[in-house]
Amino acid sequence: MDTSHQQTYFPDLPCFGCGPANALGLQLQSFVDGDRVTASFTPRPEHDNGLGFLNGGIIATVLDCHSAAAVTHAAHERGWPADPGVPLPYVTAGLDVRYRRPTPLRATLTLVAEVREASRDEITAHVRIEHDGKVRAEADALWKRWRAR
Ligand SMILES: CCCCCCCCCC(=O)SCCNC(=O)CCNC(=O)[C@H](O)C(C)(C)COP(=O)(O)OP(=O)(O)OC[C@H]1O[C@@H](n2cnc3c(N)ncnc32)[C@H](O)[C@@H]1OP(=O)(O)O
Repeated sequence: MDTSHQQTYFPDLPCFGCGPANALGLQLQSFVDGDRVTASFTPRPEHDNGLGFLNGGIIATVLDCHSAAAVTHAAHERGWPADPGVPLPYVTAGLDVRYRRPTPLRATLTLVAEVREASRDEITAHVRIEHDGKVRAEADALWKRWRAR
């Protein structure tokens, strides 16, 4: 299998959702696939929402972090690297999550993200979780440039 976007570009990142360097994190791994970025995510039993489905906060986390892969890939393609001295070029400024259907806890889920608009200062992306051919949750994500202060 190819190396994930996170392992390739952010191997030392401690982000809870997608950092390869966070042993207790979700360690989401995303892969560029043409104009889309895809990932598989298998929840852990402790990610339960109390009803036997996936917890909404975990859903938001994986949507956020998977959109990050699409955004940082787009930035990389366009030659917009992180500013000197900061680990990431962009940060989430908004995440409008819609929980469309219960998201299974005991299944491997598919994530798909696509960049919608990109400028050096702001990038927007759409990201969704699918299972059994149905969208379970989706979000519009707004990412803004992260500047060293
Ligand atoms: C593929 C793997 C890639 C890895 C992806 C990692 C995924 C991480 C996903 C996340 O979880 S991100 C976490 C959620 N997002 C945030 O915490 C962002 C919080 N919001 C902000 O920092 C700012 O609103 C933002 C940088 C998005 C936009 O700021 P602006 O530059 O447009 O506005 P402004 O300059 O007015 O700054 C707003 C406030 O943020 C503060 N701020 C901005 N940049 C900062 C900075 N670099 N350090 C400290 N504070 C900062 C700034 O001082 C100010 O605070 P005060 O009003 O109290 O002065």
